[in-house]
Amino acid sequence: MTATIFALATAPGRSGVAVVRVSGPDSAATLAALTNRPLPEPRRAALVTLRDPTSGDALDDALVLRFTAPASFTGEDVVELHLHGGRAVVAGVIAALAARPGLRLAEPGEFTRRAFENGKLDLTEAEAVADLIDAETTAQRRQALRQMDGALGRLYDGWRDRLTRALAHIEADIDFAEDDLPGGVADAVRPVIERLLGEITEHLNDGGRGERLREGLHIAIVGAPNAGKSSLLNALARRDAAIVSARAGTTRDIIEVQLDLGGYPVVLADTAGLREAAADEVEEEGIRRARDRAARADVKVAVFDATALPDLDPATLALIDADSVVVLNKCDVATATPPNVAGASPVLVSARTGAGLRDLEQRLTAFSADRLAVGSAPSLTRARHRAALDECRAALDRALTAPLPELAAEDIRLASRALGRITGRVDVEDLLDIIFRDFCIGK
Ligand SMILES: Nc1nc2c(ncn2[C@@H]2O[C@H](COP(=O)(O)OP(=O)(O)OP(=O)(O)O)[C@@H](O)[C@H]2O)c(=O)[nH]1
Ligand SMILES: [K+]
Ligand SMILES: [Mg+2]
Repeated sequence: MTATIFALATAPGRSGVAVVRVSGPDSAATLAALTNRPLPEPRRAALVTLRDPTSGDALDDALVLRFTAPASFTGEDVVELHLHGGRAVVAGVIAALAARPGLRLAEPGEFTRRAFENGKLDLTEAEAVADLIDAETTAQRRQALRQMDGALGRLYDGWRDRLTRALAHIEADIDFAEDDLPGGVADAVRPVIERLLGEITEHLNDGGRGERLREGLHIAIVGAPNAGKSSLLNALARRDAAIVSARAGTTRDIIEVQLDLGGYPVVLADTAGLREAAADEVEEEGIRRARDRAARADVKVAVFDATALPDLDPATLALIDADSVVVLNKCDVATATPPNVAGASPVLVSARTGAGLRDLEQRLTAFSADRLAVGSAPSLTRARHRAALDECRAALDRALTAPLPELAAEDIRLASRALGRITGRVDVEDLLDIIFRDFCIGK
């Protein structure tokens, strides 16, 4: 029999309200035992005294709610205990629940996993629950809500339906053809597969925006020692994240801060100043990491010291490309400024006074919007989706050139399975542990 599970659904620690969720066949009986009175009506909040069923000790005056299967988040009988969020209250209720036979603490993501297993959510929707909980910016929240609403799952299910119909067509041909079958995929099915291939390819060629929106755009600050990179990071983060000093070669490790630029999540990295003659092997390693981060960043902020003009650090100049924003720092003390650097018009800033920071933030926000904004069509959000779509596309490519209709049919079946794995319609047992492991307990 299915175990009844329970967990604190809200963040641990002191809080105004803490919610403990119970799901499974013993939920209602457990509520009755804790309240020692008739069950409240489903979906109607009731204020009750909760007592430890064994000792009779009062645990809390709590607001309780119950849901009956299948009309609940998990699809099972569910009870929610809205407690006063004191540590002793929560600990007392958890202990009372743990003492009941048949009840156990939920594993990470187990509530959502049960919702999936009971058909309340497809896998993309379950993943979106995790994304919504992790969402830190407006754009992330929007994407997660849309996926949770089923937009991505519907797209893949729609594609799968088309493949099922194409398959039926081919199978009918195989069954009913007199003696000489035309070779390969039937003429009527070919355009269907070609159109679908086009749509999948377009969906995949989105520059990874859905995945990046989950993870954040990576921006690296690069430049010569003492150009003011760390000062700039601190100014953009509005806190003292990195050490600033007049000594060249201060920063060695990569220092990361998270920013919200116009609703887009950004991971901004400060790096060691680039120079030939590093003071020691530690700085040398720092410079290696700086170059590595610059190469992997989505966007580079190339910082030059405006007081050193007309000299422009050649190592920094060499890193500037189309994905770079050129910054001239220390404009509070600099006198001359060039109209452009490496073909780009620089943003003049002073990390010290804050002058020009708004301009720089606007440039970076524009980059973020360009790389992360998702259009009206839903975007894939995980490498898992991409891998399955690649597999689907390869199978459809094979189907188009298959020498026999039977082989084309088999490839279409494989393509359809690949799509079905994304939403969890087919053989995903092995995937579930991996997907739900990323959840926290209580979700
Ligand atoms: N006047 C002026 N000084 C600045 C400005 N930004 C940084 N500085 C000074 O420049 C020096 C170097 O600043 P950092 O932020 O440590 O420079 P960095 O590029 O991180 O240096 P490394 O980590 O050594 O590569 C410090 O003395 C800062 O106070 C600015 O906008 N105006
Ligand atoms: K420095
Ligand atoms: Mg620094």
